[in-house]
Amino acid sequence: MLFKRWKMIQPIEYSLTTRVTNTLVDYWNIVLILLVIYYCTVTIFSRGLHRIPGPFLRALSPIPRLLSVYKGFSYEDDSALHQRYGPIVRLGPNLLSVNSADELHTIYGVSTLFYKSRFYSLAEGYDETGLIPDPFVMTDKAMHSRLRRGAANAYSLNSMVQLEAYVDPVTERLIHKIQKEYATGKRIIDLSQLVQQYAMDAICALTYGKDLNHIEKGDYLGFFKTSLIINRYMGIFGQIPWVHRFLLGNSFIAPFIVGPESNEKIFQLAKEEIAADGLISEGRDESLDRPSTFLQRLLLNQRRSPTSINEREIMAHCFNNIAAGSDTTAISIRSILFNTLKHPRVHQLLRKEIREAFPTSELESKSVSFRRVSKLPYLGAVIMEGIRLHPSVGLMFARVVPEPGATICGQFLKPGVEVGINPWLLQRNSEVFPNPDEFYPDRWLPENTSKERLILMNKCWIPFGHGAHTCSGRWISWMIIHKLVATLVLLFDMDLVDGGKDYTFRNFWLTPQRGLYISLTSAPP
Ligand code: HEM
Repeated sequence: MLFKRWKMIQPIEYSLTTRVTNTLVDYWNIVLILLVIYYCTVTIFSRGLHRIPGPFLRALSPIPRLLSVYKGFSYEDDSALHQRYGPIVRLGPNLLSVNSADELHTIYGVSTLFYKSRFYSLAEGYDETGLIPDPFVMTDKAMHSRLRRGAANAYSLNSMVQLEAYVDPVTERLIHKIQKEYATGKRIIDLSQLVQQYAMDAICALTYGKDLNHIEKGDYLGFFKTSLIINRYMGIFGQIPWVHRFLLGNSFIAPFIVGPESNEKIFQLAKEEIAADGLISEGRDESLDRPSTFLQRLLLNQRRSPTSINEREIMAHCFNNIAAGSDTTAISIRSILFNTLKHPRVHQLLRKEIREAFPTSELESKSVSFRRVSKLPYLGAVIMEGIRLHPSVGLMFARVVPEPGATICGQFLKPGVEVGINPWLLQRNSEVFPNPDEFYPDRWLPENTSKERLILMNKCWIPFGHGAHTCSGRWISWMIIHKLVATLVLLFDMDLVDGGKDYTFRNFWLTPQRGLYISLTSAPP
């Protein structure tokens, strides 16, 4: 009976399928148009984002945003979009840019539940045990807090006194190299490379107590080359993060993109130092004579509270210092030096302040102390302004709206929407910084700006991020930047070659510059 019925139905169903297929084939063009209309409607109206202003094409596809980043000047496009559309703009189908200090707390506040977007998954690293613990990419709030707590004292301002001792020999090495080149008649120096080598060696030295001497050997491990590739990769493919698993996220493909593993050498350094640090296992304490490296400080934390941090986390923190700290610090130093040399009045005032504070006759070493330079007001203003005009990170710090949604710039955003603030926009917001494109350090001095405005300016100065994920290493870079800028201005008479015409940069995730050529007109013997 059943069999008979099936026999009867089958020809009917068969003919129905055939007819539908034939109709689709005959009217393929109409079908295509309907599919496109469906895609556009769903994309434009997804999560109610059709209410957010922005160019039509940006709402349709991530491609226009990807092309803008690919060109390397996306901050200019974003800035023009904000000027046209206001403080909140739709940059992609599910990506909003905000240019308002009022929303900093909502998006990044320690107590809010916004979490990092898939963009950050491009920075994830894996080893044989699995995901390497890195607070930068961590979305699990409890794990993130644990990681930060476990290393908080090593990153604190108080620690800088100890860590500084490891930076001094690196500074001396750099000065010695410049002097040596000057003595042999070389008057033009590419500071862009030297500054990067310096930042890398300084951070390596304070982390492990040893460095890889990039100042003398150059990029012999290919680390800088790799970081340029990763920077560009993160910027471009971070706009379509789902492709990551087919590229760098794929262990088979990755070596073809970044080449052989140069990070291995840095992990090796950590292993050697952990093994060699007998002093710590013998019960050395913070109060003892020798300064602690960053690594020693973490090992000490572990000894005191074994469950607070494990060896894998210690290794990861140390490696993260190198990965997160060297390029970013170098970018800031380049901008500060370039802008200072480009503005003779600023250069003169800065030189006067530093040279009066450190008469050469009293100089014991070639490196100035952080405690003393951090008290120089004009140097502080020049550093703030150099970093304001050229923050190291060039894209927004993207976050995802959590349940049950949030109101930003007067618009209710549903959970899952990606939103963020780009320091390149907020730090050039003309309502906060009059003549925002001008390098004018004096604006940071209390005698030139009201207290209220200074508070607002400081709030909008976000090169190190804001809130729960604020840069852990900000004091480390603060110390390195102060020491190097002051030492160079103190010891050398410098000028930009051809007014700095070769100085350029591209804006991907980071904004590394090249072509910072300086001519030396005098150098100490
Ligand atoms: C001028 C130099 C530096 C700049 C401009 C900078 C900038 C930033 C920014 C913007 C973030 C947050 C990104 C986000 O919220 O999406 C960040 C996070 C981080 N930075 Fe830095 N950084 C600098 C130097 C350093 C140094 C020297 C170190 C280590 C020695 C370091 C270690 C870290 C770590 C570990 C994080 C992750 C923090 C977290 O998510 O909890 N950074 N940095």
